[in-house]
Amino acid sequence: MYFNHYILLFEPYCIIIIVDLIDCTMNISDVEEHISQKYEIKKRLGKGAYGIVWKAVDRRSGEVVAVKKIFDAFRNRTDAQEFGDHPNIIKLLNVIRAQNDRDIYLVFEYMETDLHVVIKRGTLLKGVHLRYIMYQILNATKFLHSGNVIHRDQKPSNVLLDRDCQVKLCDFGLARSLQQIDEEVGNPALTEYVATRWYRAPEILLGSPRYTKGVDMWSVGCILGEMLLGKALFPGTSTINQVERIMRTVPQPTPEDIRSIHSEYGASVIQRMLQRPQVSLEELLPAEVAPDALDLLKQLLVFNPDKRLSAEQALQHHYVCGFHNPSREPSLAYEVVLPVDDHIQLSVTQYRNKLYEMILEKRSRLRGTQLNQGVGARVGAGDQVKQGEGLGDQVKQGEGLGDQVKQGEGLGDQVKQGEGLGDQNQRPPAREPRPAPKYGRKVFQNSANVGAAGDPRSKLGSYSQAYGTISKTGLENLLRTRGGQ
Ligand SMILES: Nc1ncnc2c1ncn2[C@@H]1O[C@H](COP(=O)(O)OP(=O)(O)OP(=O)(O)O)[C@@H](O)[C@H]1O
Repeated sequence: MYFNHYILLFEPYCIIIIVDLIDCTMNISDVEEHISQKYEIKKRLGKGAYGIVWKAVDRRSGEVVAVKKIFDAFRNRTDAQEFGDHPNIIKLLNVIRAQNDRDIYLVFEYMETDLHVVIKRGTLLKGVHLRYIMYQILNATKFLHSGNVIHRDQKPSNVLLDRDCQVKLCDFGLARSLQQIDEEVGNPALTEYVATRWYRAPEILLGSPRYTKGVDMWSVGCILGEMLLGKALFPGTSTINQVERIMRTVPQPTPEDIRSIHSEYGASVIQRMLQRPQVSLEELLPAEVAPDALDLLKQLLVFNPDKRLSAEQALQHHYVCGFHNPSREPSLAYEVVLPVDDHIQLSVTQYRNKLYEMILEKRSRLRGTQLNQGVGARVGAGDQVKQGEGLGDQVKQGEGLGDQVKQGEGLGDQVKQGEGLGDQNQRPPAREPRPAPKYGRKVFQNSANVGAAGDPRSKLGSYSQAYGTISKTGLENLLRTRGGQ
């Protein structure tokens, strides 16, 4: 009896353990032998829309790394773009192709946790941490924007953190240069890109063809709001609900603001939404939020993308002034463009070969870079950050706010204690699949994107959800059915 009871008592746990073991075995077996020969896989950290991430140890150097396997990398955009070296941007250490010629493994420096996990814990972040984290996000964003690159998917789970509150921005899966975005206009499957809904700028939700750096500044505002509130500021349940939540809270746009986003149907949607009761940011946030935090938030969460603070301007805001130091805020000295020329028509095989060439080239360059320890050689101003005292040093030197971050108030041990990155419970809804990248328009026509992005005609309510942008017909239907609500 006792034995039975024992089994019964532990049965659920046994099942969980068995399931975990199966899961673990399956996941580890996803790593091929040529990878596990180089990297000892420790545990799975999590799974994103296009791949799995493991914590691993480089068998040769002993360095702890994050190995990300991207499935069907040639169909889905990879994270392998290189943006130069910056202390707040995750470093790509290696790129290895899979034996099946379709997947690739990206090896990144390892970070202990991410901002989503830390916010969820609720008690870890003090005011000074928020300022320091915000400063670093802005610093990384300024760097990307200076090279005309838009990240397009900034959200707390893409802000990796360590115990010293050091930030590294990751997941550049959607990053594009402005030049490339210009070329994409006219290809709706690419233009109506998807990023996690809660952090998406209103102009994107409203189908604007205009992409500006303001898209990232909106997401950065949402991240700040989430840190201040302890949960997502605009947790929209659908694209339309997302717009509703935003319009309920941000100051009413002027007709000129609405015109500025060039959304065909934005004006009518917004007019209807403005009739609803307003809830200001002050009302949404706890009363104890610092006035300068609120002020920065209000200058980021502005409807008109041209009126949002730029990253460079935001770095001068009072909220982050304790950390601001222009000599440690490098810019890219060149414009980033993906190395595959879009105008050259390549077959799939040619494209793959080209990508392999790039990977091999990158590998040898990375090896050279590691040998020289000269990371950031291409970046110019980045060198100053590397050679001088990093931001962390400033924090260590007991300079005002930074001092508090160090004095036992860091995320420290709490980050260690099983606060694994893999915990994806209560994450924002997974990003809808990304549209396939533009390898060369003639090779992959629009129809090729449908499979990757889901059926664009699939509807949730009256709205097309496939690309996270309100469809015109869906909208017209809604306006008709809702009448004057
Ligand atoms: N360099 C890294 N070091 C440690 N953990 C990482 C690293 N890169 C990613 N992770 C973690 O691995 C998990 C999966 O990351 P991934 O970027 O694939 O997906 P995601 O950002 O959660 O979702 P999506 O890619 O769909 O937006 C996340 O928990 C993330 O924090």
